[in-house]
Amino acid sequence: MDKNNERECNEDLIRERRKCNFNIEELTNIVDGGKARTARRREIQRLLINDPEFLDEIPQDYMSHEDRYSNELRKSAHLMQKLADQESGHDIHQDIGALTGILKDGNPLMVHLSMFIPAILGQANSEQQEKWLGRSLRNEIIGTYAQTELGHGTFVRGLETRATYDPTVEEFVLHTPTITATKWWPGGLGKTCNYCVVMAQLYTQGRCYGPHPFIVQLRDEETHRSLPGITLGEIGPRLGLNSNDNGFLKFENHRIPRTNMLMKHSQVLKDGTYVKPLHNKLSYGTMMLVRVGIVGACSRSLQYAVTIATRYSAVRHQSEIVPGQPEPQILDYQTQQYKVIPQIASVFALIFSARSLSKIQSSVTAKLKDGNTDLLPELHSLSSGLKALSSSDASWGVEVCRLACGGHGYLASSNLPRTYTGTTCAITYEGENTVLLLQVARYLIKSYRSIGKETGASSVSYLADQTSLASSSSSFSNKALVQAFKLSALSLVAEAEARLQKLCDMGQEFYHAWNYCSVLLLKCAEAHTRYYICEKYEQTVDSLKASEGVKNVLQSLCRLYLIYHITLTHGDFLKCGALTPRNIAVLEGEMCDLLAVLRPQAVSIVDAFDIPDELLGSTLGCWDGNVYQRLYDEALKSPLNKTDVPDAYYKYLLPLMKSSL
Ligand SMILES: CCCCCCCCCC/C=C\CCCCCCCCCC(=O)SCCNC(=O)CCNC(=O)[C@H](O)C(C)(C)COP(=O)(O)OP(=O)(O)OC[C@H]1O[C@@H](n2cnc3c(N)ncnc32)[C@H](O)[C@@H]1OP(=O)(O)O
Ligand SMILES: Cc1cc2nc3c(=O)[nH]c(=O)nc-3n(C[C@H](O)[C@H](O)[C@H](O)COP(=O)(O)OP(=O)(O)OC[C@H]3O[C@@H](n4cnc5c(N)ncnc54)[C@H](O)[C@@H]3O)c2cc1C
Repeated sequence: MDKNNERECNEDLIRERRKCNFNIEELTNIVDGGKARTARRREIQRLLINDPEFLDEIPQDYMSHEDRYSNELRKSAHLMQKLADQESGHDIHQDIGALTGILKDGNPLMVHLSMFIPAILGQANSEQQEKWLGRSLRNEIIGTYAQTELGHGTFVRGLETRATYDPTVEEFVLHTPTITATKWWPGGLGKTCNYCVVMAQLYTQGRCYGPHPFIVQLRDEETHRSLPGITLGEIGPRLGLNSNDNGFLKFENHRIPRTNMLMKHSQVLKDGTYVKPLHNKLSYGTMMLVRVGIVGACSRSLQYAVTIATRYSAVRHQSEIVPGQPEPQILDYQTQQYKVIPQIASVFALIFSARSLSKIQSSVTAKLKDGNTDLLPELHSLSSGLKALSSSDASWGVEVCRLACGGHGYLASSNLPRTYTGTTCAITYEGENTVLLLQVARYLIKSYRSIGKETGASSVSYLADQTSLASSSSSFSNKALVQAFKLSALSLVAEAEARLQKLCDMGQEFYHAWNYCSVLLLKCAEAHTRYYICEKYEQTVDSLKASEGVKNVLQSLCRLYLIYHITLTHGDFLKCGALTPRNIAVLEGEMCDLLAVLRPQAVSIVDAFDIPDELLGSTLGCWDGNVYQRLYDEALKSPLNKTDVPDAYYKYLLPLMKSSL
């Protein structure tokens, strides 16, 4: 679609775009992380969208379960081949964001890329990397990450799969002792992978040392048949991601060489001696890495949904604001603005915190190379909190966008249902959100109790700052609002700690007291993580070197985000005295003003996300706004429309209708 050709465009969208008061390209560069990254993303996307191999013969929703898998595998394999063929040597992990939308409903190689390769990088020693990394990067072997079992997903220490070392032949014996020990869920495990990283309880010299990673060949490299001692299959249809062939796996005393235990952090020597790691959670490193990646992935899902909802809201007319006047664009309703525009603001919040988290991750990884694990707990807490809030915010945001599109948002062709199912899974996988937030709370309480001791952990240093905020002011800068988030988090942590202590003083065991306070602890973790997001948002926008137009837009979005979240949890701000009821009322009024300020820019801001129509895949969200014709054309693709009278009529309806005669 030629974006300069207004003649092909819906008139409302033309008018919206004429209101733009900032440089769209500049904002696109900020979203991508710089001009060079924008250019690179566009180059990759051009390469993909001009390739007919990525087209589906029929819409995916009309395909059988098997065809859907096969079609996505075809496209995934083509994608890997294509990127490997590029002379510039694209790094698929760096460029993963550019690929969003090209593969639909998950893809069978997703966990190979996002977990199997990272597990080899993070858990294998240099000889092991020599053996498996190149092969997996070249896709000569395809793997997954098999940790979760039928009986245990969250509680990794409770895994039942055993890897028992046999020093006589220097092998591990992998065994699934019970039905609940069956590996269950790993993406690509069902039919695609021939290797996997298995997390199993390590037994050596008669002792259990807890879950450790092992690399295991599952299928013959020539025939792709599953190897003796291994039972494999797919677990059946899911809410979404149905081309991902999530699988099950059982071992029957299956033997692997000792050297298949991934030994970067801990080792089992030939005689069976266990050598422990620098930190006993280093074997959880793959999960932590992916949690960081999920924050960025969630921001991309939300960009897709909000682009669709915003453009549609500009094109759609309904009802009346002024009696007797023409039907307004639904984006003119304040309630519609309240649905859509905070989601735009949320996209930037997630982008900026994902970047900040990535930086922290890089510096922790660098320190780990020197044997320093001091900041691992902080990274675990931050990555857990941000994975949890980004996935729940994005899932809720996508659902709000779907609701904002009324009935048409319920149609598969809007691409909102699939965007939702492809986002909400992140609430559960890679650590269920409640569980991860309780890990954050554990870190907060521990940090609060160690105030005064130097830990070097900057994200919790505020817990030592007991100075309260003057709450009488009626005008709050963004910085002051961020301070209010800080006070709210701090006071929730203090309250939870006091409650825990009181219960313990009354004679309760700590773990019972913990469970008894866990709703409050969850709130602490959410407030702490929200404060982190708000602080990064404010700091990033404040320090941004940008033109006035772009800066103004981002400042308004940041302020909207701060106020929106204050109003959602205003009780916490009132309770701790960070804000008064009067302050909240003033902020609520200001939020409506901000919606009005941002409303004329909304279409241009989502245009800056720069998502090509071919990847957006939505009848409602296309650049040209030609919504109704697209909806009609898509409807005609329904197989039921192949005939005027379907066979089922003669089989079932006709007999029913005639039975009473
Ligand atoms: C070229 C390659 C480049 C590489 C780039 C890769 C980029 C990847 C990008 C990806 C992008 C997008 C991804 C989108 C697709 C993703 C697809 C993913 C599919 C889903 C896969 C899965 O779901 S895999 C399975 C995941 N499972 C889980 O997450 C299980 C959750 N449970 C746990 O993590 C743990 O059980 C627990 C943390 C909840 C508890 O653990 P445990 O019982 O062992 O803990 P304890 O109670 O004994 O102790 C708690 C103490 O341990 C500390 N702790 C816990 N975890 C860690 C950690 N990871 N690091 C550091 N410390 C940790 C915790 O703080 C406690 O400490 P103390 O309080 O001091 O005791
Ligand atoms: C789409 C998808 C893809 C997946 N891909 C993979 C994969 O590739 N590899 C892999 O190994 N796994 C994978 N998984 C599994 C996933 O990691 C687990 O489902 C996830 O970790 C949650 O574990 P669970 O299913 O055991 O939930 P449960 O832990 O049984 O959770 C059920 C409920 O119990 C609560 N709960 C559990 N423990 C606690 C606690 N300590 N405190 C308070 N509440 C608690 C939870 O909050 C939740 O409400 C995938 C899952 C999905 C949905």
